[in-house]
Amino acid sequence: MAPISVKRVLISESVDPCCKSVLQENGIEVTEKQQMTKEELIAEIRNYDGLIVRSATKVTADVINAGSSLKIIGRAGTGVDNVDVDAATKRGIIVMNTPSGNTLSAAELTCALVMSLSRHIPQAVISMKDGKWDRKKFMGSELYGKVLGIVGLGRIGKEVATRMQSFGMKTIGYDPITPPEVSASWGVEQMTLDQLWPQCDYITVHTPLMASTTGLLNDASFAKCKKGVKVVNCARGGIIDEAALLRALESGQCGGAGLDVFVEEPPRERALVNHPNVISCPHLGASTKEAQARCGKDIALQIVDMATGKALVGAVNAQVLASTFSPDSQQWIRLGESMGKVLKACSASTQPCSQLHVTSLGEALKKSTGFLSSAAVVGLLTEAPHNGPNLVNALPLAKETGITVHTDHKASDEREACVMEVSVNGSRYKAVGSVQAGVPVLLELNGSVFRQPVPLTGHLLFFRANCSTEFLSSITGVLATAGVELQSFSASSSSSGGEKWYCMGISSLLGDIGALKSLVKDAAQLTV
Ligand SMILES: NC(=O)C1=CN([C@@H]2O[C@H](COP(=O)(O)OP(=O)(O)OC[C@H]3O[C@@H](n4cnc5c(N)ncnc54)[C@H](O)[C@@H]3O)[C@@H](O)[C@H]2O)C=CC1
Ligand SMILES: O=C(O)C(=O)COP(=O)(O)O
Repeated sequence: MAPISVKRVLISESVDPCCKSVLQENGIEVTEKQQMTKEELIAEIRNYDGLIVRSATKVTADVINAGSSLKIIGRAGTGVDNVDVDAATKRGIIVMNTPSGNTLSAAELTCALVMSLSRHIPQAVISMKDGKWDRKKFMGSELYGKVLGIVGLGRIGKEVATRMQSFGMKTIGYDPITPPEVSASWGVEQMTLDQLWPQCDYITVHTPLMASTTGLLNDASFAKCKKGVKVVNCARGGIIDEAALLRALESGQCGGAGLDVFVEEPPRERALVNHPNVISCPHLGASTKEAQARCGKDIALQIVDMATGKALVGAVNAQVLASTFSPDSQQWIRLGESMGKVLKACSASTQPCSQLHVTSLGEALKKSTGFLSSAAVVGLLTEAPHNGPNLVNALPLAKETGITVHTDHKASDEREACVMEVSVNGSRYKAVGSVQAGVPVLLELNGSVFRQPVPLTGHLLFFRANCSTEFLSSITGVLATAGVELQSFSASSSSSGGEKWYCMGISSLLGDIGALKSLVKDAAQLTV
């Protein structure tokens, strides 16, 4: 992966001081500004390459679009629902989190809420502080032998399961991705939600907040539960529908709720918090010294690794970059971008690109097809009226521009020979290239094979013409008049009709290519 320059980072929430230290030790300037209003953040963000947040900063599209230099949004924690990831991707900004730093703390708080619900500990504490000694009111029930339903069997769900099993709870669960045999290996039997609801004495949710998990526990699901079921939400407000929960608490269908998170934080609507059977915390799942130290350090190290091109860890929206770490991937990325630019320049006089087909050939490129096609899109869109196409936003930008991208991989005829083919609008415009001795080269253009591979570097002039010596002297004349030096010259073998494609390396781009267009066909110049 190429280094991504990150010089100034804004930390907008209380993040462990080790985060700032690690960034500063690596030459990154850090500013900490907490509790900014949205307007203040929008005004401030333009000065930074990086932003580090926890859950309270709402990184909306407005904020992202105001970050004209922004390259990285780092979430010192797990959930990225407070970041508009789609808006960041469109702008080519990497979003990363530290998904395992606070797992244990969130799991421990969940277990503490389950235990508190079973023995009414918070209510008993308040009553003691009130000077009472009420032993009858707080009769509890054992967790031993009870059924805990865990919805979302990822990192936190798993840690909750193994901890609550030590109390003798039976753990059942549901997760659309974690295979049942995997969860069975840590003691959780999976089943459908409809099978799960009626069996549970306690239910805890551990999914991200997404459209498909919003209101996962609602009026209909509460109705399927055992009367008096107790629920815990230490994941995100809204996974348990708050209005449905209040109705279930009031009817007794729900016997108690442990809530660490709310749809609005802090919640202005206090009915749930004030309900006698609700125990709640102000989003404390990750608030331990250990979790904060891990998340703060992890996000800083991840940003440093990204900035130095060493590794890309924790990115939630830049999957294509993950496969760009092989030593020569940078040259292949340059090749893809250059071929995109060549095809764009050579097809400029015809219809705009609506279809791009990228094929990689050769075993060593098998895992590179994804980033090669993104690189070709970057080359194709570089002059487009977009903010810096890059490997992160290439495919969304292609979609937005009306370009359909197809990719495939073929085994190469010659062992070891790796080649990339890019064609635009069917195979009307097609380039074939490779990397030779570390240099991206063009081998073929629109069916004409170059006699020598053309190094794709510097300023290049492409055109098509019939083979004759006079036109070459006319062209060198045009270049000389414009004060442009001819630095290299390549010709393809003749195609049908005796025409050849030519590529000249030139010292600078011509101010006006009009004179050349009257001498040759498809004259195009570009810088790669
Ligand atoms: N209260 C707090 O301070 C904290 C809250 N969290 C929240 O906890 C959530 C879970 O964290 P992790 O376990 O680390 O994430 P994870 O990504 O390891 O696990 C989430 C699991 O949810 C599953 N899932 C997705 N859709 C589902 C659905 N419709 N039904 C059931 N399962 C579904 C996924 O397949 C995945 O296995 C985070 O997204 C975050 O919002 C995380 C840390 C601290
Ligand atoms: O990591 C998460 O998803 C959390 O919810 C923790 O949020 P926080 O970093 O404590 O604001």
